[in-house]
Amino acid sequence: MIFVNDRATARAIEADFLARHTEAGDGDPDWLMKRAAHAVAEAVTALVHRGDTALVHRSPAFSPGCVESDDCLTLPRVCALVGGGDNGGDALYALAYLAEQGFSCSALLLAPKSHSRGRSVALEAGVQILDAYALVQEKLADQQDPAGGADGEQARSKLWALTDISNIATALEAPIWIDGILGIGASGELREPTRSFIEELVQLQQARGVKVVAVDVPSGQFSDDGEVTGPVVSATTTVTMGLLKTPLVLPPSAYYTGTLQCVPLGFNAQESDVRVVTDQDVARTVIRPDWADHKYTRGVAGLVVGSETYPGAGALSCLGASYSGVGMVRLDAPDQVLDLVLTLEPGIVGVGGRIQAGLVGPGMDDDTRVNALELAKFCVASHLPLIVDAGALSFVREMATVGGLERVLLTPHAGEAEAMFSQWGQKRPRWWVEQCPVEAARLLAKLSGANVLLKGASCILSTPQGEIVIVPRGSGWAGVAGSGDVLAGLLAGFAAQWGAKSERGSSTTSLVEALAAGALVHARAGERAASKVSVSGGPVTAIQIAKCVSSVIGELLA
Ligand SMILES: NC(=O)C1=CN([C@@H]2O[C@H](COP(=O)(O)OP(=O)(O)OC[C@H]3O[C@@H](n4cnc5c(N)ncnc54)[C@H](O)[C@@H]3O)[C@@H](O)[C@H]2O)[C@@H](O)CC1
Repeated sequence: MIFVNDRATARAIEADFLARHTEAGDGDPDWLMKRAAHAVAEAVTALVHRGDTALVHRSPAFSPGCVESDDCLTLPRVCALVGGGDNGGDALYALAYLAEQGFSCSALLLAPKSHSRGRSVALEAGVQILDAYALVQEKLADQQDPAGGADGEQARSKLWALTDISNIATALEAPIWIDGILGIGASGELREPTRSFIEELVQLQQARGVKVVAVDVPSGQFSDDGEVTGPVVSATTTVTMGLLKTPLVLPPSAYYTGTLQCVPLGFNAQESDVRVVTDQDVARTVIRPDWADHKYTRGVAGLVVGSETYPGAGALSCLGASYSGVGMVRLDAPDQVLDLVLTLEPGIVGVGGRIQAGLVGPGMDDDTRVNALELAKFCVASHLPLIVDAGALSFVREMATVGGLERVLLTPHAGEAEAMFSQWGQKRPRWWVEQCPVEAARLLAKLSGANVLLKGASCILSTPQGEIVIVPRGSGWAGVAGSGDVLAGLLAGFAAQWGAKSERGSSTTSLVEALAAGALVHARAGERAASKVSVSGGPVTAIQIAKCVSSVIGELLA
């Protein structure tokens, strides 16, 4: 697990680190900034090397011995958007490095002041510096003064248009931008003219498909809880400094991050209640069988899934559980479901017996509800881990009558979360859950007393105490019918392995960490299934995702 800090904490950690390492830069106050800037410049060159559209220019810098010819074009132009803080300083130094490599670079200064040493170094390296803020102010002064008051303010914001000024418009034609407008020093609502600048730049970027390397965090208006409340620049790559910040990993602001790279700068995040699950957590959870292991020591998952109405959901959950690494999957389901399951995976057992974790909900109908509730109550009363999905989310309060739900995981998507809130008399519409998923997951976990995995592009796991684990986003192609059934089965498999390890005292993870690891495997399996279709991904079905689970786990254990 990796700890993640809010922006103010991250800023304090950086400042403290710098204060304690004053000698490190041999008197250069910008030594750390220069390291950060190097990483940003490398991210830009990586975009070029990747051969992204419109960037496939070659130059002597990349083809040693190559001379100027028709085959050997110039490197793409890079434009940095430079704010008034150190984030803008990073961008200016990064441009200087790129200019030294042969890139033609422009810096648009978007605030009344900018990092003076970074600016001088960039200028010396041949970067074109455009004081966009001053140019826009000059343009404004030339215009007739608009009326005062709120209307006047609105009229002024239109006049702040950057692209009205021809040399700024030309600089913005660059196919790659570096976003250094705002870093972790930004707070509160965006002030003008920064807000207008960002709004215009976002529109331009989307219309032209500009690739953006964001410095530390994409610029815009979002909260530390991931809520997006204003315009935000959408990065292709975000190069973050030293440690992960919450808006980079918490959805929906995390969706503006693009590929996230964290540059080690010598300091780490401090312990916090937000963490990100990693590949190592998968390796710590899955039982790697040795000579003494057999099917019972590797965990047994008990499933009440599928019905005559929904046989497929049951089958997909069984496959998810079977491929998770457990020793055995027991299934209680109508004959029609059992027959289907056995044709897909004959190893599944249709007889009851000892289990280490349970799953109820996928494919449940009115006829299977009684058995599902019985298994759920058995798990709760016996303190066994239990996954509660789909239809079974409706009887959470009933389950709670037999015991505490601290070993229960509820797995709603936003629509199911809305329905669940009403069980506690709370009106929380789906749009709110989607807009504030972290708050929604925390609240639902607190109300229910169970752990909650709120499903979305990135899944958010909250404990009743409000601790959050983020499961990084997988492939969008994995959002298909049945994918959630596979996930539920996989989670039951991971819970059973955690249960088996705990019984023999060898578990090194908490149940929550084990469950988050299961969700990570599902995200990875979705990516793998999509990448088998084509290198850039393609349509997949739930069974294809399930079939990738084994190989994903195998590789993470290697
Ligand atoms: N402190 C350090 O040692 C290091 C800092 N680094 C960089 O420095 C950044 C932090 O620098 P700063 O603390 O200068 O902060 P920022 O660069 O994030 O921004 C501060 C600027 O934004 C403006 N601003 C703040 N809130 C605003 C709002 N709501 N609307 C409009 N403008 C607003 C301020 O007036 C100020 O000009 C990091 O994100 C990172 O990029 C890196 O160079 C690594 C080393």
